[in-house]
Amino acid sequence: MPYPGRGHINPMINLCKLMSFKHPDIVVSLVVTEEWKSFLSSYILPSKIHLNTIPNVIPSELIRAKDFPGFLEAVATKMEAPFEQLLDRLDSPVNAIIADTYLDWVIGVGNRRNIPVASLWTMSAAVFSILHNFDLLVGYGHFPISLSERGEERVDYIPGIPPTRLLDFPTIFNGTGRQTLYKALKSVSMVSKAQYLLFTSAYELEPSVIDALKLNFCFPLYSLGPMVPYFELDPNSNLATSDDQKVPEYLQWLNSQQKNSVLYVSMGSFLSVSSAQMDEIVAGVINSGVRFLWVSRGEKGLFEDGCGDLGLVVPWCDQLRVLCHPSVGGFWTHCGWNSTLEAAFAGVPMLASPIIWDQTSNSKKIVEDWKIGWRVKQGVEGENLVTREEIAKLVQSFMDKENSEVIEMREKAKEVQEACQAAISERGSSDSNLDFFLRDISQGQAK
Ligand SMILES: O=c1ccn([C@@H]2O[C@H](COP(=O)(O)OP(=O)(O)O[C@H]3O[C@H](CO)[C@@H](O)[C@H](O)[C@H]3O)[C@@H](O)[C@H]2O)c(=O)[nH]1
Repeated sequence: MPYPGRGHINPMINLCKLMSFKHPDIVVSLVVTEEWKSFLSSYILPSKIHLNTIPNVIPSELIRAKDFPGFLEAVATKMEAPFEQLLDRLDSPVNAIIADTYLDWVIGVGNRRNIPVASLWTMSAAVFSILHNFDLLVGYGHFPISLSERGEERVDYIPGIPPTRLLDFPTIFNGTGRQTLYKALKSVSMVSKAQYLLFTSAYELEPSVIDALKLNFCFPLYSLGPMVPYFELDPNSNLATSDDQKVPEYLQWLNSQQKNSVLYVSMGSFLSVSSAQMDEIVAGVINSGVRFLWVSRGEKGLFEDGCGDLGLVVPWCDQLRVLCHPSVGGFWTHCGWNSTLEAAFAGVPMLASPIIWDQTSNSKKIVEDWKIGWRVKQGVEGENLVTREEIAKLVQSFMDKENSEVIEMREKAKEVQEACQAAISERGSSDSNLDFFLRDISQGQAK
């Protein structure tokens, strides 16, 4: 049962597919709303993954951004009854439920029915830990605070997390973000009543925070990532599930570009930056003279003057395939956790331009901890616009293959890529954790 949002459904589908590939006998029922079923119509799922639906009891995905608190309220209160009715209708008994951590009511359903629940956290383990240790922030006087006065102060007492500026904490700790904070804290605190905690991260990417968290729970924590669709990259692999033989135009375009020369730009699937800032970004990237592939969801008027001869603008692309293409040398990203994992897997350095929520913390991890990216903006989000001139200069240096800082960053990105490969390789940490998890749930082992 994924949370109804692209950044949550994608990793849940990847997990379902991996489970199915590992154990073809396991039947997986993936539960989405009718509306999400229609969005997923082009996905090809292995035959043992059944797409089950509940009615559209929540506001449409197409308008949810207009009233986000209302959307969250509906997700918290309207989905449980139809989910239970669906459980009653399923043909075979359920061994375990895997549910997004934000759908915390599923834990109550599982406990009432004596079905173990695995809570799937689709953000970084660090962000989980920050929420889990919220009381420490309050105790040390770091909540509530004014970011403009104290944003540069570093928090160094959250177990396993390197010293972090308050500016780099998830945005829900401040301003209007606080509307969401208490819901998130409740969901994270409910995890202690589940039977497993699953991460889409990999142990190698966040070892100290995962080790520290393990001491807080009396049940298994399994990191299974990077939970990105790497198993679909090789069209000849028996794990590939796409039957689309046609090479999309953007991949053909990438084929004709030089190695590491293209900047891939994508700002996520949901919330976007202000239109004034977007205008600066577009002009800055075009003026930089660097070749680019840009995913734009038709933001109004953005490319009405065209994008010059250097770039290609598409409404959607197969992101992991793009990031793994040898011509792509950089990724301008909003730092959604899936995009971050995909770039880490592909070994592509990032220009970090976080917008909201966990993206600020992910940006810190990319730039300071992994050292595989640069920040587009240093200060408080929303303060001043980054100008087109600043952006053009930044993009030029970031894509400059001769620049020694860039050379070093590319080497680091390769190391991170190797760590991801190690995690998913046979008997690697994530591969073994998935085996342990499947063994546990097939033996009905709850704790
Ligand atoms: O053209 C595109 C653009 C995006 N994607 C995919 O869409 C997903 C986007 O996920 P993510 O990068 O995590 O961004 P959001 O959709 O914005 O993710 C939401 O969910 C994430 C996981 O909880 C959070 O980290 C983010 O802050 C939150 O905005 C990724 O798998 C991308 O590969 C494509 O396949 N093609």
